[in-house]
Amino acid sequence: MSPAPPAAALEVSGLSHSFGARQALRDVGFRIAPGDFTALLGLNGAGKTTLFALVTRLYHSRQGRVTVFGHDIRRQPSAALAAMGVVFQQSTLDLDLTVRQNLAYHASLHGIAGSRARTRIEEELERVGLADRRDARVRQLSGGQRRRVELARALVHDPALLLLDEPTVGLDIESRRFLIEHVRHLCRQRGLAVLWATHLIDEADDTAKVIVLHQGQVLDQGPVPEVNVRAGVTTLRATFDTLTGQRQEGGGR
Ligand SMILES: Nc1ncnc2c1ncn2[C@@H]1O[C@H](COP(=O)(O)OP(=O)(O)OP(=O)(O)O)[C@@H](O)[C@H]1O
Repeated sequence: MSPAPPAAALEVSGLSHSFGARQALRDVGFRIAPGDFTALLGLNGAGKTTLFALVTRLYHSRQGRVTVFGHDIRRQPSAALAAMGVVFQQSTLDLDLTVRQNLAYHASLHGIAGSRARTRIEEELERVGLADRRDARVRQLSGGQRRRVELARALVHDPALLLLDEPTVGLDIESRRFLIEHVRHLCRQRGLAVLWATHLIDEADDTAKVIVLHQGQVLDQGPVPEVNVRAGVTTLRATFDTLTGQRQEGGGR
């Protein structure tokens, strides 16, 4: 008999959410395995941020289920939240605190203090190339550096699942490339599971998995080559356009 499959890093099933009469998510389901890099692709208003709010327990889901490494977000929120790191679309750094203070505050919320906190903070700042800016106030950093601080902060408690909502918005090409390559590297090296929400289709290459979310519904999901075959086209952009009924206008997205 083969052993039971390991728990998914993130499993979402039957998830729906409405704001009054507006249905933002409809019966959304997917599974992310440890080590997977999964791009959640959707245009503005697709429901990406709403999905993040439900998975991170900012909103309560009335319909559906979310589990993180087998922990139900409703029944075992502490265990589920301890296993995830999040980079929200809007920065939540305190601009008047130093880089290190921002990370230390986050570490203490996760019960990490003293020398353990100092070590973890130093390790993560080293990893994103910002150890020499540890005592700078966040206000003094560029947009790209702030994003890197947010990434380091999200990983300081060593989660095995990382969620990022439109992490490259507003960044220049170099900062964007750094962020994508760094996160992809963490998937390969640490087995980190990643859900990367974006409207930029080129942020998912052929080795990624994708979830195409449109008007609150998952239109298709899986490894990029497989969703392309199902859509009957050869590129992810063409797949996205075919599924969502968008006209191809080149560039832009
Ligand atoms: N607080 C809210 N009250 C009412 N409607 C909302 C609220 N938040 C989101 N919506 C609506 O829910 C739908 C999904 O929005 P959501 O922000 O989740 O999409 P998104 O894919 O994250 O888009 P964007 O990339 O623009 O942030 C949209 O129709 C939006 O107008």
